[in-house]
Amino acid sequence: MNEPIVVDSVTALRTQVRDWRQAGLRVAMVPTMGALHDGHISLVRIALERAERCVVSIFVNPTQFAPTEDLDKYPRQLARDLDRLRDAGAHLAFTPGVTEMYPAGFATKISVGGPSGGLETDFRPSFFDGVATVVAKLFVQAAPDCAVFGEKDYQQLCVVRQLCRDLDLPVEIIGAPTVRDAHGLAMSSRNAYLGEAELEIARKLNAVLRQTAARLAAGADETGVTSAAMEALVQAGFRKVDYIAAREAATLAPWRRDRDGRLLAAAWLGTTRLIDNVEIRSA
Ligand SMILES: Nc1ncnc2c1ncn2[C@@H]1O[C@H](COP(=O)(O)OP(=O)(O)OP(=O)(O)O)[C@@H](O)[C@H]1O
Ligand SMILES: CC(C)(CO)[C@@H](O)C(=O)[O-]
Ligand code: BAL
Repeated sequence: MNEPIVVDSVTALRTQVRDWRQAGLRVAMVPTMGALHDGHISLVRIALERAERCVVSIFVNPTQFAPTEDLDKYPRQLARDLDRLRDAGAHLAFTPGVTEMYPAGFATKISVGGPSGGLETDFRPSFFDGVATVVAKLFVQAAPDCAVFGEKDYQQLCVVRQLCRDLDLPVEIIGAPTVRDAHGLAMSSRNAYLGEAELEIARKLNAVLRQTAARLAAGADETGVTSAAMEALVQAGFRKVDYIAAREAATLAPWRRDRDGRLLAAAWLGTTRLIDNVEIRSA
């Protein structure tokens, strides 16, 4: 496998991607915050099925973290990430510093409506402004033909689709299925914060969501089963459940039984916040 080209300036990124595109090569982008795991690598594989060149950005974006959140302790392991990207066949890693992305005087914020309402926003009010602003910047900087985002961050995927539609960003957004461990736990960089006992509890999140989605699909009352699911997670050892909510899969509007649904959740295990979601299959 070839080593990926590593660039940390927007100019070098632009020059390389422009050269590829001028040579007729299609370019896919995978935006990440690093600490790469098998979920990220699955996105690279999908990118390589859709394009001849794959650009992976690694940037722990400070504007999507609230002051109380885990920006400082978020795992950073660039050398290991680059090894994983080489093994996966990615062609370029974009690893900008904070001042490359946000030079002194930076003063713009992109606020997406529609699917950003509720769910994560109720608990991380500035989160999607930070995500939308950095994703828009990455798309303008790299000008990829397509970009791959994981369904693990389902609301984020919907927000990015809305962002591209509304701003006419010519980037095809590809959603990728959530990669899980053998017990159903969604892979996440934040799983590194969990000890063995907490990992055991964390695995209950997906089990409870699947069970609840099956009940909803079978006609159970939405308020009743989502409340019971929140209670079950607390009984299992979660400290606090931010939400478990059924939404329409395409728009994240309140779920209607005649539409494809998605059951989304966020819950705290000690000081670690986990999210997950599953499909609600209509009967
Ligand atoms: N288990 C997974 N399966 C598929 N895609 C994933 C998975 N985990 C993360 N991704 C996707 O990888 C991209 C980069 O995500 P990010 O770097 O924040 O990783 P993460 O593991 O989600 O980290 P965090 O712990 O911050 O949630 C996003 O599009 C995200 O949805
Ligand atoms: C899309 C993203 C790379 C923006 O910083 C981040 O939110 C993530 O890793 O999911
Ligand atoms: N994967 C989403 C990034 C975040 O939680 O900040």
